[in-house]
Amino acid sequence: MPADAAAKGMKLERYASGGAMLLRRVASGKIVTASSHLLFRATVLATLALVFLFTFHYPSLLSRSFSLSGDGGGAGPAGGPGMTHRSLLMSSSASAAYGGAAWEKEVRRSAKPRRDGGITVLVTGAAGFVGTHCSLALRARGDGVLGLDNFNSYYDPELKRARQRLLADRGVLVLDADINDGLLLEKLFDLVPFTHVLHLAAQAGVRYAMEAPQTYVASNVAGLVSVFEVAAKHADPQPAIVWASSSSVYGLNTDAPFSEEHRTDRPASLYAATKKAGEAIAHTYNHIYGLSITGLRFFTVYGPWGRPDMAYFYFTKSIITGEPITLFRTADGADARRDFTYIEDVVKGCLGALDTSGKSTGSKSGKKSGPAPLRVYNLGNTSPVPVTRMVAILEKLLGKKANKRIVTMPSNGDVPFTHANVSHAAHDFGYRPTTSLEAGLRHFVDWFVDYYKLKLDIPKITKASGADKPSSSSKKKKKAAAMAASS
Ligand SMILES: O=C(O)[C@H]1O[C@H](OP(=O)(O)OP(=O)(O)OC[C@H]2O[C@@H](n3ccc(=O)[nH]c3=O)[C@H](O)[C@@H]2O)[C@H](O)[C@@H](O)[C@@H]1O
Repeated sequence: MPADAAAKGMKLERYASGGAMLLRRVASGKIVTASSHLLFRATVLATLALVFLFTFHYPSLLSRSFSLSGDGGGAGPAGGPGMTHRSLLMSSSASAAYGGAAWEKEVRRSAKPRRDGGITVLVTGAAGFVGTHCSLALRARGDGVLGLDNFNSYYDPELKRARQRLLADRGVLVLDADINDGLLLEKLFDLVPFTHVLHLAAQAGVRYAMEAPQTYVASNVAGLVSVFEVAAKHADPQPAIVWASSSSVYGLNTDAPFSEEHRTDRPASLYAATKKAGEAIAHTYNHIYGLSITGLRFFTVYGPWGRPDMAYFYFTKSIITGEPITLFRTADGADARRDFTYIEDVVKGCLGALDTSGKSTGSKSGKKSGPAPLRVYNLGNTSPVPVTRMVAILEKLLGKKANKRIVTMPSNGDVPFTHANVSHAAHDFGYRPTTSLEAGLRHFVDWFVDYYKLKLDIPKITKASGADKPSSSSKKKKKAAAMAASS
Protein backbone atom coordinates (compact mmCIF):
# COMPACT_ATOMS: atom_id res chain seq x y z
CA MET A 1 0.00 0.00 0.00
CA PRO A 2 1.40 3.46 -0.84
CA ALA A 3 2.55 5.36 2.25
CA ASP A 4 0.18 8.29 1.71
CA ALA A 5 -2.81 5.98 1.47
CA ALA A 6 -1.81 4.24 4.69
CA ALA A 7 -1.36 7.54 6.41
CA LYS A 8 -4.88 8.55 5.48
CA GLY A 9 -6.32 5.34 6.95
CA MET A 10 -7.04 3.89 3.54
CA LYS A 11 -6.05 0.62 1.93
CA LEU A 12 -6.08 -0.36 -1.70
CA GLU A 13 -7.68 -3.58 -2.95
CA ARG A 14 -7.90 -5.21 -6.31
CA TYR A 15 -11.26 -5.77 -7.92
CA ALA A 16 -12.47 -7.01 -11.27
CA SER A 17 -14.31 -4.68 -13.61
CA GLY A 18 -15.18 -5.34 -17.23
CA GLY A 19 -12.63 -8.17 -17.36
CA ALA A 20 -9.80 -5.95 -16.07
CA MET A 21 -8.24 -5.97 -12.60
CA LEU A 22 -8.41 -2.47 -11.15
CA LEU A 23 -7.35 -0.88 -7.86
CA ARG A 24 -9.74 0.92 -5.56
CA ARG A 25 -9.48 2.62 -2.16
CA VAL A 26 -11.32 1.18 0.81
CA ALA A 27 -11.34 2.45 4.37
CA SER A 28 -9.42 0.31 6.81
CA GLY A 29 -11.96 -0.82 9.41
CA LYS A 30 -9.45 -1.04 12.23
CA ILE A 31 -8.00 2.34 11.61
CA VAL A 32 -11.44 3.89 11.30
CA THR A 33 -12.63 2.31 14.55
CA ALA A 34 -9.49 3.31 16.43
CA SER A 35 -9.56 6.84 15.10
CA SER A 36 -13.27 7.29 15.88
CA HIS A 37 -12.64 6.29 19.53
CA LEU A 38 -9.82 8.76 19.67
CA LEU A 39 -11.97 11.42 18.01
CA PHE A 40 -14.78 10.81 20.51
CA ARG A 41 -12.46 11.23 23.50
CA ALA A 42 -10.88 14.33 22.02
CA THR A 43 -14.32 15.85 21.38
CA VAL A 44 -15.47 15.21 24.96
CA LEU A 45 -12.28 16.72 26.36
CA ALA A 46 -12.48 19.76 24.07
CA THR A 47 -16.15 20.34 25.00
CA LEU A 48 -15.34 20.20 28.71
CA ALA A 49 -12.45 22.61 28.23
CA LEU A 50 -14.66 25.03 26.30
CA VAL A 51 -17.43 24.91 28.92
CA PHE A 52 -14.82 25.61 31.60
CA LEU A 53 -13.34 28.52 29.67
CA PHE A 54 -16.72 29.99 28.81
CA THR A 55 -18.01 29.81 32.38
CA PHE A 56 -15.00 31.40 33.98
CA HIS A 57 -13.99 33.89 31.31
CA TYR A 58 -17.30 35.21 30.08
CA PRO A 59 -19.85 35.07 32.83
CA SER A 60 -21.42 38.31 31.61
CA LEU A 61 -22.84 36.65 28.53
CA LEU A 62 -24.60 34.10 30.71
CA SER A 63 -26.02 36.74 32.99
CA ARG A 64 -26.87 39.11 30.08
CA SER A 65 -25.02 41.96 31.72
CA PHE A 66 -22.60 43.91 29.54
CA SER A 67 -18.83 43.74 29.49
CA LEU A 68 -15.87 45.23 27.71
CA SER A 69 -12.83 43.68 26.15
CA GLY A 70 -9.49 43.92 27.86
CA ASP A 71 -6.46 45.77 26.66
CA GLY A 72 -5.30 44.47 23.36
CA GLY A 73 -8.38 42.44 22.63
CA GLY A 74 -11.07 42.69 20.05
CA ALA A 75 -11.98 44.53 16.94
CA GLY A 76 -10.51 47.95 16.82
CA PRO A 77 -10.53 51.15 15.02
CA ALA A 78 -9.96 48.61 12.52
CA GLY A 79 -12.43 46.52 14.40
CA GLY A 80 -10.56 43.37 13.46
CA PRO A 81 -13.19 40.95 14.41
CA GLY A 82 -10.97 37.98 14.06
CA MET A 83 -10.17 39.43 17.40
CA THR A 84 -13.78 39.85 18.34
CA HIS A 85 -14.12 36.37 19.68
CA ARG A 86 -10.86 36.80 21.48
CA SER A 87 -12.24 39.91 23.11
CA LEU A 88 -15.30 38.09 24.33
CA LEU A 89 -13.15 35.49 26.03
CA MET A 90 -10.78 38.07 27.39
CA SER A 91 -13.39 40.42 28.65
CA SER A 92 -13.70 39.28 32.24
CA SER A 93 -10.44 40.84 33.40
CA ALA A 94 -11.51 44.30 32.30
CA SER A 95 -15.21 44.08 33.01
CA ALA A 96 -14.67 44.58 36.73
CA ALA A 97 -13.20 47.98 35.97
CA TYR A 98 -16.29 48.99 34.02
CA GLY A 99 -19.92 49.28 34.86
CA GLY A 100 -21.18 50.76 38.08
CA ALA A 101 -22.15 54.28 38.99
CA ALA A 102 -18.70 55.85 38.59
CA TRP A 103 -18.23 54.37 35.14
CA GLU A 104 -21.70 55.45 34.04
CA LYS A 105 -20.98 58.97 35.25
CA GLU A 106 -17.78 59.06 33.18
CA VAL A 107 -19.63 57.84 30.10
CA ARG A 108 -22.34 60.49 30.52
CA ARG A 109 -19.81 63.23 31.21
CA SER A 110 -17.85 62.49 28.04
CA ALA A 111 -21.02 62.32 25.94
CA LYS A 112 -22.48 65.58 27.25
CA PRO A 113 -22.45 68.48 24.76
CA ARG A 114 -20.86 71.73 26.00
CA ARG A 115 -22.77 74.08 23.74
CA ASP A 116 -26.39 74.83 23.04
CA GLY A 117 -27.62 72.66 20.22
CA GLY A 118 -24.52 70.47 20.39
CA ILE A 119 -24.86 66.92 19.08
CA THR A 120 -24.10 63.75 21.02
CA VAL A 121 -21.92 61.38 19.06
CA LEU A 122 -20.84 57.80 19.64
CA VAL A 123 -17.58 57.42 17.71
CA THR A 124 -16.54 53.85 16.97
CA GLY A 125 -12.87 53.34 16.15
CA ALA A 126 -12.20 56.49 18.14
CA ALA A 127 -8.55 55.60 18.78
CA GLY A 128 -8.06 55.06 15.06
CA PHE A 129 -6.58 57.69 12.76
CA VAL A 130 -9.74 59.33 11.42
CA GLY A 131 -11.65 58.59 14.64
CA THR A 132 -9.17 60.49 16.79
CA HIS A 133 -9.17 63.57 14.59
CA CYS A 134 -12.95 63.63 14.28
CA SER A 135 -13.43 63.17 18.02
CA LEU A 136 -11.06 66.08 18.71
CA ALA A 137 -12.85 68.30 16.22
CA LEU A 138 -16.28 67.45 17.62
CA ARG A 139 -15.11 68.09 21.15
CA ALA A 140 -13.42 71.35 20.11
CA ARG A 141 -16.73 72.75 18.88
CA GLY A 142 -18.58 71.65 22.01
CA ASP A 143 -20.27 68.43 20.96
CA GLY A 144 -20.58 65.44 23.27
CA VAL A 145 -18.33 62.54 22.27
CA LEU A 146 -18.00 59.02 23.59
CA GLY A 147 -15.45 56.83 21.85
CA LEU A 148 -14.96 53.12 21.68
CA ASP A 149 -12.15 51.11 20.25
CA ASN A 150 -10.85 47.60 20.73
CA PHE A 151 -7.16 48.49 20.39
CA ASN A 152 -6.40 45.47 18.26
CA SER A 153 -2.90 44.77 17.05
CA TYR A 154 -3.39 45.20 13.30
CA TYR A 155 -0.88 47.98 13.79
CA ASP A 156 1.02 49.23 16.84
CA PRO A 157 -1.56 49.40 19.67
CA GLU A 158 0.71 51.83 21.53
CA LEU A 159 -0.02 54.45 18.88
CA LYS A 160 -3.73 53.89 19.55
CA ARG A 161 -3.09 54.26 23.29
CA ALA A 162 -1.27 57.53 22.65
CA ARG A 163 -4.27 58.78 20.69
CA GLN A 164 -6.51 57.65 23.55
CA ARG A 165 -4.42 59.71 25.98
CA LEU A 166 -4.59 62.71 23.67
CA LEU A 167 -8.38 62.40 23.63
CA ALA A 168 -8.53 61.92 27.41
CA ASP A 169 -6.61 65.20 27.80
CA ARG A 170 -9.43 66.88 25.86
CA GLY A 171 -12.12 65.23 27.93
CA VAL A 172 -13.07 62.45 25.53
CA LEU A 173 -13.42 58.98 27.00
CA VAL A 174 -12.51 56.07 24.72
CA LEU A 175 -13.75 52.73 26.02
CA ASP A 176 -11.95 49.47 25.32
CA ALA A 177 -14.86 47.92 23.52
CA ASP A 178 -15.76 45.90 20.50
CA ILE A 179 -18.44 46.83 17.99
CA ASN A 180 -19.56 43.22 17.87
CA ASP A 181 -20.47 43.41 21.56
CA GLY A 182 -24.14 44.19 21.03
CA LEU A 183 -24.95 44.09 24.73
CA LEU A 184 -22.43 46.77 25.45
CA LEU A 185 -23.75 48.96 22.63
CA GLU A 186 -27.25 48.56 24.05
CA LYS A 187 -26.00 49.57 27.47
CA LEU A 188 -24.39 52.70 26.03
CA PHE A 189 -27.62 53.69 24.29
CA ASP A 190 -29.49 53.12 27.57
CA LEU A 191 -27.14 55.57 29.26
CA VAL A 192 -26.90 58.23 26.57
CA PRO A 193 -29.42 59.43 23.96
CA PHE A 194 -26.86 59.62 21.15
CA THR A 195 -28.10 61.79 18.31
CA HIS A 196 -25.43 60.46 15.95
CA VAL A 197 -23.09 57.53 15.48
CA LEU A 198 -19.86 58.14 13.60
CA HIS A 199 -18.98 54.55 12.77
CA LEU A 200 -15.33 54.37 11.79
CA ALA A 201 -14.31 51.04 13.36
CA ALA A 202 -13.33 48.71 10.53
CA GLN A 203 -10.63 46.40 9.32
CA ALA A 204 -8.70 48.68 6.99
CA GLY A 205 -5.99 47.94 4.44
CA VAL A 206 -6.46 46.69 0.91
CA ARG A 207 -3.68 44.11 0.60
CA TYR A 208 -3.94 42.61 4.10
CA ALA A 209 -7.33 41.20 3.12
CA MET A 210 -5.55 38.36 1.35
CA GLU A 211 -3.81 37.38 4.59
CA ALA A 212 -6.73 37.69 7.01
CA PRO A 213 -9.99 37.57 5.06
CA GLN A 214 -12.19 36.63 8.01
CA THR A 215 -11.26 39.72 9.99
CA TYR A 216 -12.72 41.86 7.18
CA VAL A 217 -15.99 39.97 7.20
CA ALA A 218 -16.25 40.00 10.99
CA SER A 219 -15.52 43.71 11.31
CA ASN A 220 -16.75 45.36 8.14
CA VAL A 221 -19.84 43.20 7.70
CA ALA A 222 -20.77 41.64 11.07
CA GLY A 223 -19.57 44.68 13.04
CA LEU A 224 -21.50 47.05 10.81
CA VAL A 225 -24.65 44.96 11.23
CA SER A 226 -24.11 44.97 15.00
CA VAL A 227 -24.06 48.78 15.03
CA PHE A 228 -27.07 49.07 12.71
CA GLU A 229 -29.04 46.51 14.75
CA VAL A 230 -28.66 48.42 18.00
CA ALA A 231 -29.31 51.77 16.35
CA ALA A 232 -32.42 50.44 14.60
CA LYS A 233 -33.98 48.26 17.29
CA HIS A 234 -32.71 49.40 20.64
CA ALA A 235 -31.84 53.10 20.52
CA ASP A 236 -34.70 55.38 21.45
CA PRO A 237 -34.74 57.70 19.60
CA GLN A 238 -32.78 56.24 16.72
CA PRO A 239 -29.55 58.11 15.94
CA ALA A 240 -28.40 59.15 12.46
CA ILE A 241 -25.40 57.14 11.31
CA VAL A 242 -22.40 58.31 9.33
CA TRP A 243 -19.94 55.54 8.49
CA ALA A 244 -16.69 54.92 6.65
CA SER A 245 -16.98 53.34 3.24
CA SER A 246 -14.01 53.53 0.87
CA SER A 247 -12.83 54.72 -2.52
CA SER A 248 -11.90 51.10 -3.11
CA VAL A 249 -15.55 50.32 -3.95
CA TYR A 250 -14.87 51.78 -7.42
CA GLY A 251 -12.60 48.78 -7.99
CA LEU A 252 -11.98 48.21 -11.68
CA ASN A 253 -13.99 51.28 -12.70
CA THR A 254 -12.05 53.20 -15.36
CA ASP A 255 -14.30 56.27 -15.70
CA ALA A 256 -12.60 59.19 -14.00
CA PRO A 257 -12.94 61.15 -11.86
CA PHE A 258 -14.91 58.62 -9.80
CA SER A 259 -18.44 59.81 -9.21
CA GLU A 260 -21.03 58.34 -6.88
CA GLU A 261 -23.07 57.43 -9.96
CA HIS A 262 -20.34 55.18 -11.35
CA ARG A 263 -20.36 51.39 -11.17
CA THR A 264 -19.21 49.85 -7.91
CA ASP A 265 -19.95 46.24 -8.70
CA ARG A 266 -16.42 45.20 -9.59
CA PRO A 267 -14.39 45.33 -6.34
CA ALA A 268 -10.74 44.36 -6.78
CA SER A 269 -10.15 43.25 -3.18
CA LEU A 270 -12.06 41.56 -0.39
CA TYR A 271 -11.66 44.78 1.58
CA ALA A 272 -13.48 46.64 -1.19
CA ALA A 273 -16.10 43.91 -1.38
CA THR A 274 -16.84 44.21 2.36
CA LYS A 275 -17.21 47.99 2.03
CA LYS A 276 -19.50 47.53 -0.95
CA ALA A 277 -21.46 44.96 1.07
CA GLY A 278 -21.70 47.59 3.82
CA GLU A 279 -23.31 50.02 1.38
CA ALA A 280 -25.87 47.39 0.41
CA ILE A 281 -26.55 46.59 4.08
CA ALA A 282 -27.00 50.31 4.75
CA HIS A 283 -29.70 50.36 2.10
CA THR A 284 -31.55 47.56 3.89
CA TYR A 285 -31.48 49.19 7.34
CA ASN A 286 -32.56 52.48 5.85
CA HIS A 287 -35.38 50.83 3.92
CA ILE A 288 -36.75 48.60 6.69
CA TYR A 289 -36.02 50.54 9.86
CA GLY A 290 -35.89 54.17 8.69
CA LEU A 291 -32.31 54.73 9.82
CA SER A 292 -30.67 57.86 8.45
CA ILE A 293 -27.41 56.55 6.99
CA THR A 294 -24.56 58.33 5.23
CA GLY A 295 -21.60 56.40 3.77
CA LEU A 296 -18.38 58.30 3.16
CA ARG A 297 -15.96 56.99 0.55
CA PHE A 298 -12.56 58.05 1.86
CA PHE A 299 -9.67 58.41 -0.60
CA THR A 300 -6.26 57.37 0.86
CA VAL A 301 -6.42 59.62 3.92
CA TYR A 302 -3.04 60.66 5.37
CA GLY A 303 -1.58 63.00 7.96
CA PRO A 304 -0.33 63.35 11.56
CA TRP A 305 -1.31 60.48 13.86
CA GLY A 306 -1.77 58.35 10.72
CA ARG A 307 -1.82 54.61 10.15
CA PRO A 308 1.56 52.85 10.14
CA ASP A 309 0.26 50.26 7.67
CA MET A 310 -0.12 52.88 4.95
CA ALA A 311 2.56 53.46 2.33
CA TYR A 312 3.33 57.14 3.10
CA PHE A 313 3.86 56.21 6.78
CA TYR A 314 6.18 53.25 6.36
CA PHE A 315 7.98 54.83 3.41
CA THR A 316 8.89 57.69 5.77
CA LYS A 317 10.30 55.22 8.27
CA SER A 318 12.17 53.29 5.57
CA ILE A 319 13.70 56.43 4.06
CA ILE A 320 14.96 57.43 7.50
CA THR A 321 16.41 53.98 8.27
CA GLY A 322 17.71 53.39 4.74
CA GLU A 323 15.61 50.28 4.18
CA PRO A 324 14.40 49.63 0.63
CA ILE A 325 10.89 50.57 -0.43
CA THR A 326 8.90 48.86 -3.16
CA LEU A 327 6.99 50.98 -5.65
CA PHE A 328 4.26 49.47 -7.76
CA ARG A 329 3.91 50.15 -11.44
CA THR A 330 1.04 48.94 -13.59
CA ALA A 331 1.62 46.28 -16.27
CA ASP A 332 1.75 49.01 -18.95
CA GLY A 333 4.51 50.83 -17.06
CA ALA A 334 2.45 53.64 -15.47
CA ASP A 335 3.04 54.74 -11.88
CA ALA A 336 0.25 53.89 -9.42
CA ARG A 337 -1.61 57.12 -8.56
CA ARG A 338 -3.68 58.05 -5.55
CA ASP A 339 -6.00 60.90 -4.70
CA PHE A 340 -4.22 61.40 -1.35
CA THR A 341 -6.55 63.32 0.99
CA TYR A 342 -5.35 65.24 4.02
CA ILE A 343 -6.92 64.37 7.34
CA GLU A 344 -8.12 67.89 8.17
CA ASP A 345 -10.08 68.02 4.93
CA VAL A 346 -11.63 64.63 5.67
CA VAL A 347 -12.57 65.72 9.19
CA LYS A 348 -14.44 68.70 7.76
CA GLY A 349 -16.26 66.32 5.44
CA CYS A 350 -17.19 64.01 8.33
CA LEU A 351 -18.55 66.87 10.43
CA GLY A 352 -20.42 68.26 7.43
CA ALA A 353 -21.99 64.86 6.86
CA LEU A 354 -23.00 64.60 10.53
CA ASP A 355 -24.50 68.08 10.55
CA THR A 356 -26.62 67.47 7.45
CA SER A 357 -27.52 63.84 8.10
CA GLY A 358 -31.23 64.38 8.78
CA LYS A 359 -33.23 62.39 11.27
CA SER A 360 -33.96 58.69 11.36
CA THR A 361 -37.67 57.99 11.00
CA GLY A 362 -38.03 54.60 12.68
CA SER A 363 -38.65 53.62 16.24
CA LYS A 364 -38.08 50.74 18.61
CA SER A 365 -41.61 49.52 17.94
CA GLY A 366 -40.65 48.87 14.32
CA LYS A 367 -42.83 51.62 12.85
CA LYS A 368 -41.29 54.29 10.64
CA SER A 369 -42.93 57.60 9.94
CA GLY A 370 -41.58 57.93 6.38
CA PRO A 371 -38.44 57.56 4.32
CA ALA A 372 -35.15 58.54 6.00
CA PRO A 373 -32.06 59.94 4.25
CA LEU A 374 -29.72 57.40 2.63
CA ARG A 375 -26.62 59.08 1.23
CA VAL A 376 -23.15 58.26 -0.05
CA TYR A 377 -20.36 60.75 -0.76
CA ASN A 378 -16.80 60.77 -2.06
CA LEU A 379 -14.35 62.51 0.26
CA GLY A 380 -11.22 62.84 -1.86
CA ASN A 381 -8.74 65.53 -2.85
CA THR A 382 -9.70 65.66 -6.56
CA SER A 383 -6.07 65.55 -7.75
CA PRO A 384 -4.41 62.16 -8.11
CA VAL A 385 -0.64 62.09 -7.58
CA PRO A 386 1.78 59.33 -8.70
CA VAL A 387 3.15 57.39 -5.74
CA THR A 388 6.66 58.17 -7.07
CA ARG A 389 5.85 61.87 -6.60
CA MET A 390 4.72 61.19 -3.02
CA VAL A 391 8.10 59.55 -2.41
CA ALA A 392 9.95 62.49 -4.01
CA ILE A 393 8.17 64.88 -1.63
CA LEU A 394 9.13 62.73 1.36
CA GLU A 395 12.75 62.59 0.14
CA LYS A 396 12.83 66.38 -0.02
CA LEU A 397 11.23 66.81 3.41
CA LEU A 398 13.56 64.27 5.01
CA GLY A 399 16.67 65.40 3.11
CA LYS A 400 17.42 61.82 2.17
CA LYS A 401 17.00 59.62 -0.89
CA ALA A 402 14.83 56.53 -0.79
CA ASN A 403 16.25 53.15 -1.70
CA LYS A 404 13.62 52.35 -4.34
CA ARG A 405 12.68 49.08 -5.98
CA ILE A 406 10.17 49.32 -8.77
CA VAL A 407 8.07 46.23 -9.40
CA THR A 408 5.00 45.40 -11.42
CA MET A 409 1.92 45.77 -9.23
CA PRO A 410 1.17 42.34 -7.78
CA SER A 411 -2.32 40.99 -8.16
CA ASN A 412 -3.26 41.62 -4.55
CA GLY A 413 -6.30 43.83 -4.69
CA ASP A 414 -4.54 47.09 -5.51
CA VAL A 415 -6.00 49.39 -8.15
CA PRO A 416 -3.87 51.51 -10.51
CA PHE A 417 -5.40 54.88 -9.67
CA THR A 418 -8.07 56.71 -7.71
CA HIS A 419 -9.56 60.13 -8.44
CA ALA A 420 -12.53 61.65 -6.66
CA ASN A 421 -15.28 63.83 -7.97
CA VAL A 422 -16.57 65.57 -4.83
CA SER A 423 -19.28 67.74 -6.32
CA HIS A 424 -22.06 66.10 -4.28
CA ALA A 425 -20.27 66.63 -0.97
CA ALA A 426 -19.45 70.19 -2.06
CA HIS A 427 -23.09 70.86 -2.88
CA ASP A 428 -24.64 69.22 0.18
CA PHE A 429 -22.26 70.30 2.93
CA GLY A 430 -19.65 72.58 1.42
CA TYR A 431 -16.84 70.02 1.31
CA ARG A 432 -13.77 71.58 -0.30
CA PRO A 433 -10.37 69.91 0.13
CA THR A 434 -7.70 72.58 0.47
CA THR A 435 -4.47 70.83 1.39
CA SER A 436 -1.85 69.93 -1.20
CA LEU A 437 0.13 66.72 -0.78
CA GLU A 438 3.30 68.77 -0.18
CA ALA A 439 1.73 70.72 2.68
CA GLY A 440 0.01 67.69 4.18
CA LEU A 441 3.15 65.54 4.13
CA ARG A 442 5.08 68.41 5.73
CA HIS A 443 2.65 68.33 8.66
CA PHE A 444 2.95 64.56 8.77
CA VAL A 445 6.76 64.53 8.81
CA ASP A 446 6.80 67.20 11.55
CA TRP A 447 4.52 65.02 13.63
CA PHE A 448 6.47 61.82 12.85
CA VAL A 449 9.77 63.31 13.98
CA ASP A 450 8.19 64.71 17.11
CA TYR A 451 6.15 61.64 18.03
CA TYR A 452 9.04 59.19 17.64
CA LYS A 453 11.44 61.70 19.24
CA LEU A 454 13.86 61.44 16.32
CA LYS A 455 17.02 63.50 16.25
CA LEU A 456 17.06 64.20 12.55
CA ASP A 457 18.64 66.91 10.57
CA ILE A 458 15.43 67.74 8.72
CA PRO A 459 15.91 70.44 6.08
CA LYS A 460 14.12 73.67 6.91
CA ILE A 461 11.49 74.08 4.24
CA THR A 462 9.81 77.40 4.68
CA LYS A 463 7.43 76.99 1.79
CA ALA A 464 6.57 73.63 0.26
CA SER A 465 7.04 73.65 -3.50
CA GLY A 466 3.35 73.02 -4.06
CA ALA A 467 2.05 75.14 -1.24
CA ASP A 468 -1.46 74.76 0.10
CA LYS A 469 -4.20 75.67 -2.26
CA PRO A 470 -5.17 79.32 -1.75
CA SER A 471 -8.15 78.72 0.53
CA SER A 472 -6.05 77.05 3.23
CA SER A 473 -5.04 79.82 5.62
CA SER A 474 -1.71 79.85 7.42
CA LYS A 475 -3.68 80.04 10.67
CA LYS A 476 -5.17 76.65 9.95
CA LYS A 477 -1.76 75.25 9.08
CA LYS A 478 -0.36 76.50 12.38
CA LYS A 479 -3.25 74.86 14.19
CA ALA A 480 -2.54 71.55 12.43
CA ALA A 481 1.12 71.72 13.31
CA ALA A 482 0.29 72.55 16.93
CA MET A 483 -2.04 69.60 17.12
CA ALA A 484 0.52 67.41 15.45
CA ALA A 485 3.09 68.40 18.04
CA SER A 486 0.81 67.84 20.97
CA SER A 487 1.74 64.18 21.40
O1 LIG B 1 -8.80 55.04 -0.43
C1 LIG B 1 -9.11 54.01 0.13
O2 LIG B 1 -10.23 53.59 0.02
C2 LIG B 1 -8.11 53.21 0.87
O3 LIG B 1 -6.90 53.93 0.98
C3 LIG B 1 -5.82 53.20 1.48
O4 LIG B 1 -5.49 52.19 0.56
P1 LIG B 1 -4.36 52.52 -0.50
O5 LIG B 1 -4.74 53.65 -1.37
O6 LIG B 1 -4.01 51.24 -1.15
O7 LIG B 1 -3.18 53.07 0.45
P2 LIG B 1 -1.69 52.58 0.67
O8 LIG B 1 -1.64 51.17 1.10
O9 LIG B 1 -1.05 53.57 1.53
O10 LIG B 1 -1.06 52.64 -0.80
C4 LIG B 1 -0.93 53.88 -1.46
C5 LIG B 1 -0.30 53.69 -2.81
O11 LIG B 1 1.01 53.20 -2.64
C6 LIG B 1 1.22 52.06 -3.45
N1 LIG B 1 2.16 51.18 -2.73
C7 LIG B 1 1.78 50.64 -1.55
C8 LIG B 1 2.65 49.84 -0.86
C9 LIG B 1 3.91 49.58 -1.38
O12 LIG B 1 4.74 48.86 -0.78
N2 LIG B 1 4.25 50.14 -2.57
C10 LIG B 1 3.40 50.94 -3.27
O13 LIG B 1 3.76 51.43 -4.37
C11 LIG B 1 -0.14 51.46 -3.68
O14 LIG B 1 -0.16 50.76 -4.91
C12 LIG B 1 -1.01 52.68 -3.70
O15 LIG B 1 -1.05 53.20 -5.01
C13 LIG B 1 -6.16 52.61 2.84
O16 LIG B 1 -5.16 51.73 3.27
C14 LIG B 1 -7.49 51.90 2.83
O17 LIG B 1 -7.81 51.52 4.15
C15 LIG B 1 -8.51 52.87 2.28
O18 LIG B 1 -9.78 52.40 2.32
